[in-house]
Amino acid sequence: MGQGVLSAAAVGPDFEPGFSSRDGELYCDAVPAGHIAEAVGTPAYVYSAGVVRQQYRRLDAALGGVPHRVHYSVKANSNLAILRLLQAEGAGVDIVSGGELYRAREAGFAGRDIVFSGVGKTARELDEALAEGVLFVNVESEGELVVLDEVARARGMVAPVALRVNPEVMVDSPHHYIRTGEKGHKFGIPYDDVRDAARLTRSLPNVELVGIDMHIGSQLSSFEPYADALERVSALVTQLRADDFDRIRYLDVGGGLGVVYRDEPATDVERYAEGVARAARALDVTLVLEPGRFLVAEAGLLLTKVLYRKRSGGKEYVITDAGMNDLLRPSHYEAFHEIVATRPRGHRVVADVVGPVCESGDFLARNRVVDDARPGDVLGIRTAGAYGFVMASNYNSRPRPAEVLVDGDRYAVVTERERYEDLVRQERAALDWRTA
Ligand SMILES: Cc1ncc(COP(=O)(O)O)c(C=O)c1O
Ligand SMILES: N[C@@H](CCCC[NH3+])C(=O)O
Repeated sequence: MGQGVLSAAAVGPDFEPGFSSRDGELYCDAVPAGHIAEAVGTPAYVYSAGVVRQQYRRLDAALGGVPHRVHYSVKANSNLAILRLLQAEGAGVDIVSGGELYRAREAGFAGRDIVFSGVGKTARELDEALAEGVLFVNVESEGELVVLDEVARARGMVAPVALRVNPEVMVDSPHHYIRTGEKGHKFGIPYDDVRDAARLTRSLPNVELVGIDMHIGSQLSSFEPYADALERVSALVTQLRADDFDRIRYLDVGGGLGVVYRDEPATDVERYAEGVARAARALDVTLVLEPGRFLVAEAGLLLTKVLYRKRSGGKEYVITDAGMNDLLRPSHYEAFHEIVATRPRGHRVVADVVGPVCESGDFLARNRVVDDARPGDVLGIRTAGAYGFVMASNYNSRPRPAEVLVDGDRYAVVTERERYEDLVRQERAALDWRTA
């Protein structure tokens, strides 16, 4: 790691990767979380490299019996250090924008290790992806097929395409914002229209149908929605082959594997792997996965300092220096994130844990039994490795937090905390007035 590595008190080699409590103190791997808060400041995201590796290896091993590729979904946590770590493990990536393509390239991913998803890709983004030589583009509409064909023609190449199917099944994600495979959703091509879209590829000389794709939702806690979707998508592949689409060789089943935030059942990785592998084997295709949350959520913790305590209307408030701009999930999805003290006081209270942002919807937890933390105490918001920092904003002109990677008994700042100057860097004081 070299540059940027700060030294921490090592506590010996016998630790498990991840977050654990020892001697009244919260650790990430072998590094006390409180030490990181003091050295780096708060709010700060902390990631355990070991947990990311463990999750990746577990999933990859479970799929051992079938030709497969695990393409990490960059949107979940796009930090270059996380991307490099997964690249070193042998992962590919699933990207949804030119910006994510840029990150993937910076992290060292080759074009063939990239699949390009997303419902609204621009011609420029498609061109950048083709220039990079991506494995395939997950196309979500006939309009996109036409644009991709034009872009590929201008480049003198044939674009490899997977059609993203909306299998139109019932999805059990905890919030409707993160379901994507039900009838009427904006994502994918409606099930009954996929054969027409496939036929269209025939009349477009610069695209070739090489795969079928689905992504039905996020934070799924059972295999049933996958099973329903796989059945429908498999029937479609069989039908398309009967229609003479004989170059279909990839089945991309998207992401969606859930993690435990509170009391959800943990993903049964073996059951999932067996189910998707069976579908791939029956179709004689290479299986492609796009897990995001599963690989990184549990590896992350958001450290935040308690600023104040107060009571209002009989309610107890713990006011922290992290808010909805740092971690949006609680206010956006009413998502539950466990909150632990890095050095618990032992006594607990029922409180709302809220941030400094000028919105009543700025909360990290409501009516929660939490440590009776006092100003200056440091709390950790658990399971914050996915859709945490990536959804952070500068609302209220708040600089975005630092990110720290822990690996065993050492840690490194992988993203510097933003500074006030960063907030106005793109803004112009001297205005360059133009007229139409
Ligand atoms: C196309 C696509 N693939 C993969 C993912 C990753 O999902 P998850 O983080 O639930 O694994 C998403 C996000 O839901 C997505 O939109
Ligand atoms: N941002 C969502 C997941 C969205 C998945 C993107 N397709 C979350 O935090 O749960």
